[in-house]
Amino acid sequence: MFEGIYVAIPTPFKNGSVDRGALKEHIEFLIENGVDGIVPCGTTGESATLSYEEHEEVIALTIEQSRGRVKVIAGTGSNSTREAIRLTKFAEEVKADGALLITPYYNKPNQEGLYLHFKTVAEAVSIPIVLYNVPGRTGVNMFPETVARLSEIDNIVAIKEATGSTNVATEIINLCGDKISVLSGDDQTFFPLLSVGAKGVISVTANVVPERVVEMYFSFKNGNWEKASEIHREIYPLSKVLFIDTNPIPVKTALWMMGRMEKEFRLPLCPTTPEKEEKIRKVLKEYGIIS
Ligand SMILES: O=C(O)C1=N[C@H](C(=O)O)C[C@H](O)C1
Repeated sequence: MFEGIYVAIPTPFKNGSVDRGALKEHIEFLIENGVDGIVPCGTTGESATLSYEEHEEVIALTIEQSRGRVKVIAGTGSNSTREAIRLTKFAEEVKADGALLITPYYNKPNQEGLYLHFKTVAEAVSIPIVLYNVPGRTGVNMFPETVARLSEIDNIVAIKEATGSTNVATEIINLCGDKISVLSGDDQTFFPLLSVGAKGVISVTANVVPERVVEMYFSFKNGNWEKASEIHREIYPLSKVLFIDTNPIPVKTALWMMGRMEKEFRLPLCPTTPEKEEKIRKVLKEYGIIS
């Protein structure tokens, strides 16, 4: 049910608060450029440092601004099952199309704990759930066999796969078939994962060049693989520079250079170094995104 280009959006801040105007304008920009959905309050949305109130504010505002034109998958994960249920229930109440739930971080559950965590959340709601496996951030890896067990639960419909491995994606697809859609959790692996059967991406790069990511996906879907591969290689250096520092620092810096939002972060995230900022500027200039 979730296919295509979903954009993990940063949360714009101004003087310490959520910049509602910049958030609305950024959502409009993405919708105008043909994306299929928006993902507020993911890692990119600095969900780790949003208060409960802000978390709810950003999700509700994204849904309100999208007005049914694109799908909204709200980040509602936590390393506490109770807290994840609370956030996911809120997303369901305000009619998000789906909820993105990261594997619990820091407390490092085993495979049975991961299974029980997602099963317990899924059974407490009826909203479609997207699992999120990103061992590089969480310190815990959910195995394809655990994903296969979870795919038997009706409202677990997709996984954002961010191990960066086509083998892992292939194993999940082989084990789960149509019960779950694999979405690439990383721009650089999007094209390779499409080739093994992934259905879309939760993208950071699409914040900056939504139309190119959309075109790459449609070229692939329409069987023009050469064109898709060409666009993949074209946007690769941009995707790379957007991870030159911890996400979302570079993408927020790029969007600031494009005049879309302030370059404001919540500690412990902070601005990148002047050298890295220059590299981001150089790449944006090379793409003709800024002059
Ligand atoms: O916010 C997200 O969702 C994403 N976060 C990832 C990360 O920072 O690890 C990157 C991904 O493409 C989207």
